[in-house]
Amino acid sequence: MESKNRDKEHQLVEVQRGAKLYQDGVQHPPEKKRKFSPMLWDVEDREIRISSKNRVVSATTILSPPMAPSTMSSNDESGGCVLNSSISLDLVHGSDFPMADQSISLSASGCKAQALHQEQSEAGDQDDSMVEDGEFVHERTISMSRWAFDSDSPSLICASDDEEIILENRALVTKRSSPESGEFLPGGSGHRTRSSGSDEIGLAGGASVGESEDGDQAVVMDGDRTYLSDADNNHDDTDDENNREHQEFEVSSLPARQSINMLDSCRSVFEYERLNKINEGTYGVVYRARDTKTGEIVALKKVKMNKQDSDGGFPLTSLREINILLSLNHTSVVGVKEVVMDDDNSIFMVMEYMEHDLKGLMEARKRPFSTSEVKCLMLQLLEGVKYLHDNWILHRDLKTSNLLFNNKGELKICDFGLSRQYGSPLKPYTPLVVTLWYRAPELLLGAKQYSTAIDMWSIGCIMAEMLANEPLFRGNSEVNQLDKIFRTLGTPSEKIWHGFSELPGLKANFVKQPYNLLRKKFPAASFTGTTVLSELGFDLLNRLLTYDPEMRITADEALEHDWFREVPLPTSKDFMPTFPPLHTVVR
Ligand SMILES: Nc1ncnc2c1ncn2[C@@H]1O[C@H](COP(=O)(O)OP(=O)(O)OP(=O)(O)O)[C@@H](O)[C@H]1O
Repeated sequence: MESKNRDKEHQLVEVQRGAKLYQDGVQHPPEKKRKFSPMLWDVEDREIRISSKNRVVSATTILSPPMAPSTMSSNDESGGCVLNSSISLDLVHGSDFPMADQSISLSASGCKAQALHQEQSEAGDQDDSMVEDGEFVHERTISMSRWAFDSDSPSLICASDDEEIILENRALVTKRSSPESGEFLPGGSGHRTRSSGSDEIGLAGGASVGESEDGDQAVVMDGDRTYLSDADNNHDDTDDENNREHQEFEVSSLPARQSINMLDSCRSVFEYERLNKINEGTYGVVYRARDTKTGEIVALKKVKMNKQDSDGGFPLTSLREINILLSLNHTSVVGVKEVVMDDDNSIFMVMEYMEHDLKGLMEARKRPFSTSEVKCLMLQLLEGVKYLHDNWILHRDLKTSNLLFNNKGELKICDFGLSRQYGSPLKPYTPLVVTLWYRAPELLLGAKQYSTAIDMWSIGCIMAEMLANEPLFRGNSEVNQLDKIFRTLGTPSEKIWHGFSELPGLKANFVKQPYNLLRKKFPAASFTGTTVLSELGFDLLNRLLTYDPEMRITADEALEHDWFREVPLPTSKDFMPTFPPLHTVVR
């Protein structure tokens, strides 16, 4: 312990605007509102591949720094995992409250899973100790989720209260400490009380061989084997047998009773009558459906599997989305009721149904929302984002099509496929996947760190779009997006954006435009029908669209902005206009 502390002192190399940055990549958040990613090493997410026999709910891997203290066990010191990975494997079992989260550290010769104690991180204890049976019975809160695991965040990884998995020495052993609690035996069913409606849930990553977001390696739990494998789209898995061999972990000693057979506890999608397709996004098709038992209308999001793989790949984005959405509970975040499967092991998220998304609504309406309506929508959006940020989650893909709206005047954030806990690495967005229009300039310029401020920039773009009924910056490439931003807000400089001149993406010859012309788009008064915006409204918009992420307004601060207190006051949800649903055509 002492030597670890000494190491840490040695590794402290930089103090960046109040945040301590360690060579091992751990950045300790500064004492300020803006929350930065505490990890800066080249982390890569890994696909988890799980066979239908091993019905594990979800898994994500985070390439850890050498000796990442929160996950490495003493046995791992011998060389670490082949990938130097720590794997957090979450088993959502149907209990009344907790998720059973297990952290698995892989080493070259095997892997070890340890349920980690919440207080372990609170106490700053770097020593991983095995969890005693039945030691943890925590109420599930977002802070207990594995999504929160930095020093400011209250916990490392939620401990399982009833099950501990150890993958070690080429064998998987599952210890159960209290099988009664949240029983997750094959064929069993679990319950979850988070949402109304159907409360039965069993979440699993079914037959799952998939592509990682990076298109590289994957963890495969295939029947009696667990191995790391290449999941690159362009690779045939069979080509990688050689690679796989030395990374393979036999898990044949897994007792049948103890297998992580969770999909069996999923309800069937046939409990729902599919009504019509609502939309199709990058990661899944969304249907409107009716619960045949309760008659409740829901949205079913079918998780797209990796088509190139006959086993069906379970995209990491979907695992992440399911995991995050199941952890969240806020009126401005879309609720997930349960996860269901069909006969082909396709997985569907059952969500509360929302009649509209803001993009579709604005296109259909043809005229902007009133200022009062925008205020109502902005308040809900900011509340939701504040909740996410308070709980160490960056959405990273806020845009009008990811903001749902129902006929109760409620706005809810959806699509958490690109969300990250703060501890995640910066990974450039894939232009083909994520629309550029809402992307913060620091991301466009390749900043190596980012923070909650990226979501706030997106909110600025959304606010402008709601006021004007058209997107603010419609770029068609990263450079073109930056060009559009600079032409409107002025080309930034080191003077207004500390660190700007060091950004890696600054090579391009950008337009030199010295003035902020945003007011022209949103004047205080207009005789031509242009959207008007008061001084206070413009101030908020400007603060959201501030170049320097450090100076950009936070969700907390935005909620306190005086614009929301000046007339016209925000419309109450009850008085928000309702619109006929666009997608109610029955089959
Ligand atoms: N709960 C819901 N109720 C009604 N419609 C929904 C719901 N969830 C999603 N949708 C619709 O489906 C669309 C796509 O959903 P979502 O964004 O979750 O999928 P995606 O594949 O992640 O999309 P993207 O390509 O934006 O990443 C949304 O824009 C919305 O129109």
